[in-house]
Amino acid sequence: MSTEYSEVALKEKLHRLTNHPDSIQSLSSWIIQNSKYRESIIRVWSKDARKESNAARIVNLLYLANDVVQNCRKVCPELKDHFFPVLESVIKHSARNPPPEIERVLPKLVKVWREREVFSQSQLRRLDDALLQGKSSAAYPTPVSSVPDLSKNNPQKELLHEEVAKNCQEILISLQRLQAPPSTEREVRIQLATFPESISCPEMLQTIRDSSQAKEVLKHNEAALPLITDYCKRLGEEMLERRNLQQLLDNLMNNVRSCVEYHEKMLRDVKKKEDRLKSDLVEVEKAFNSLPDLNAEASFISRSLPALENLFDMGILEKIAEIEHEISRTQKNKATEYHLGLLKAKLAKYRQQLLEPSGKGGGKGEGFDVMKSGDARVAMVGFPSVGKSTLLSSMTNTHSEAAGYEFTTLTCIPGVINYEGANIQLLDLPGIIEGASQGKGRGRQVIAVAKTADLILMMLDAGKSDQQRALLEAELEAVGIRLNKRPPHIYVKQKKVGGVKFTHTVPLTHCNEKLIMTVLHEYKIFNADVVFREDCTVDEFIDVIQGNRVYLTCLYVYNKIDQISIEEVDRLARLPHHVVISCEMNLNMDYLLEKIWEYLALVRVYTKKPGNAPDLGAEDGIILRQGATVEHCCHALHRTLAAQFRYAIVWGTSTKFSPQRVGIQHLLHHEDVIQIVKK
Ligand SMILES: Nc1nc2c(ncn2[C@@H]2O[C@H](COP(=O)(O)OP(=O)(O)OP(=O)(O)O)[C@@H](O)[C@H]2O)c(=O)[nH]1
Ligand SMILES: [Mg+2]
Repeated sequence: MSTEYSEVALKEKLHRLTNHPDSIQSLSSWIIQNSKYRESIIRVWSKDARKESNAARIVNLLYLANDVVQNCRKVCPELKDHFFPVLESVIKHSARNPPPEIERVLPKLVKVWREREVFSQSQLRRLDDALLQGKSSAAYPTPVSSVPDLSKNNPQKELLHEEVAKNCQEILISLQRLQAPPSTEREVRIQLATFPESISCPEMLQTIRDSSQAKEVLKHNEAALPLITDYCKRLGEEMLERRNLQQLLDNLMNNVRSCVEYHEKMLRDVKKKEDRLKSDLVEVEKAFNSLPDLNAEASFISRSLPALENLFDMGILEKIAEIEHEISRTQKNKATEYHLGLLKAKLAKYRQQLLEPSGKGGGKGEGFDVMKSGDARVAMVGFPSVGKSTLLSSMTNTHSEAAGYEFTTLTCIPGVINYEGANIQLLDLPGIIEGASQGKGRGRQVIAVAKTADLILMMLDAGKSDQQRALLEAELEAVGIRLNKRPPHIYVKQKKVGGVKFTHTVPLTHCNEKLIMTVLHEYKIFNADVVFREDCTVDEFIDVIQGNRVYLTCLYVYNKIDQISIEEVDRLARLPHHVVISCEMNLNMDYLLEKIWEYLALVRVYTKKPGNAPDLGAEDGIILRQGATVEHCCHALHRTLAAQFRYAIVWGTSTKFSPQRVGIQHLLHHEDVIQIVKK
């Protein structure tokens, strides 16, 4: 196969091509070798393929092309792209009324090209279309899509555009069908011309003189009949297609006309609007120009307006900020301690003012006035999105919306935990932000609810910095909540006369008489007895004078430990008052419950009737607070019982002996059994 390339040589080879793989492969490699003549090669191949009427030979030519496009990648990859358009058109051509051999081969080839990624996706789509189009246009004439009923009053733009596009598509298909119509088939016409005149001219029949002449004419007629029948049939089909094309063109014209009308109408509308706007603008300008010149008529307008702070007394926040700033920049030493004490007292006073309900805005806030119920109340306080609602939903039967964005919860949502026979109310609150103590967000309402709780669960995100805890603590501190502290042992009794009497029962290292006096004067207290029973700081003293501090136990609950390292979990878990959990992975939740119970320090006391054994079931007994006495127990049982009380007999750890007779002030312990004897 080392012949020099020439069109004649190629034609020769194509003529000798068989369906044997060797024949196809050797010609294919010869074509690839001569790929520099690709234009000529493709022209010859396509001409051959188009004019070929033998299905088996068309298949051979297609197989040859297949071999070329698959194997030309290394030597001349462009060859495949040059082959593509002719391949597409031959496929389109062959797919019309294909004999069974070609019908089998075409989809197979396209499938192989798709699997081996011979052609790009878009090229493959075009080949798919070519296959489909061939099929759809197999039946003359091309089906005409119906003309949509587009009434002129309500033309729909999208529908019109779609129709026009569809029309164009159909016209293209029809034109393709008419590309090589039977009426232009030269060979057939030449062949028809070679038939004797007698076959097309009935008058010639009259010239027949004998049977031999008649037989001659009949012979010619019989020879011409199949060709003429077939040609007439095809011409008829072509005529139908042409009529169809005419119909399609009419539809297109109508649709395009509707489109134009629609756009003209739109243009008229827009122009009308523009005119209206222009006239409005003129009116506005006229009105504007006729406005009086206020600068000229009222000279007072040019005077500067009063400052906002002079209009409203918004001083408290500013004063607080000012004092905080001053405290922070004052050095702590002997010389400044009185000044600092004074500043701290002032700060406490202003903060108090800020928290006092002020007319309209002082209400509790809608959604926050949840009834206190059960034996104890636990409030969850924390920054947004730390998992408070998730915890409520997992620990109680109440569902609280939880989501990955901040401020999902906007009101107070109560749930109940049943543990050790006690009903513990758990409150889910909105997340608070820095500045909550000054009313930012829903801070004030949240803090107001938190103050009513017996235990605070400070929810923190284990994945965030330790600073979050300090920030939250500062917010709660600022509103008078003291966490995990007990009230200072300071006695202050205001009097009417007699001046200030200051004593202390322990040596004081943080305060002295002068400092105490300064603070008292700031509060305008000039007559009082003050006794320090422990070595307290001036802040603690101010707390006592303010008298409205709330001392609450607090558990720092670090959630989302599934997101941090085990070392970090270990570090957090070891710190005092800390519990680490993961609500989502349900980690350590039982321990949290135990801790809540421990921190609430509830006392469960079983009652016993004389002569009967006590009921010690899970639901029996009464729940009291830590430090509850027999009197509290009486009140819990019946409101008249304390008045009728004579004595009680107690079994348990609160007494020296078991049982022991005790008075009404006796302190009860957890799991004591009590029998009350009435008068
Ligand atoms: N990885 C992890 N994600 C959690 C855990 N607990 C809660 N979350 C996710 O944290 C997101 C916030 O949870 P919420 O329960 O809505 O938080 P919230 O504190 O109630 O938030 P606010 O109502 O906006 O104050 C949600 O997408 C939870 O799925 C946990 O243990 N681990
Ligand atoms: Mg929430």
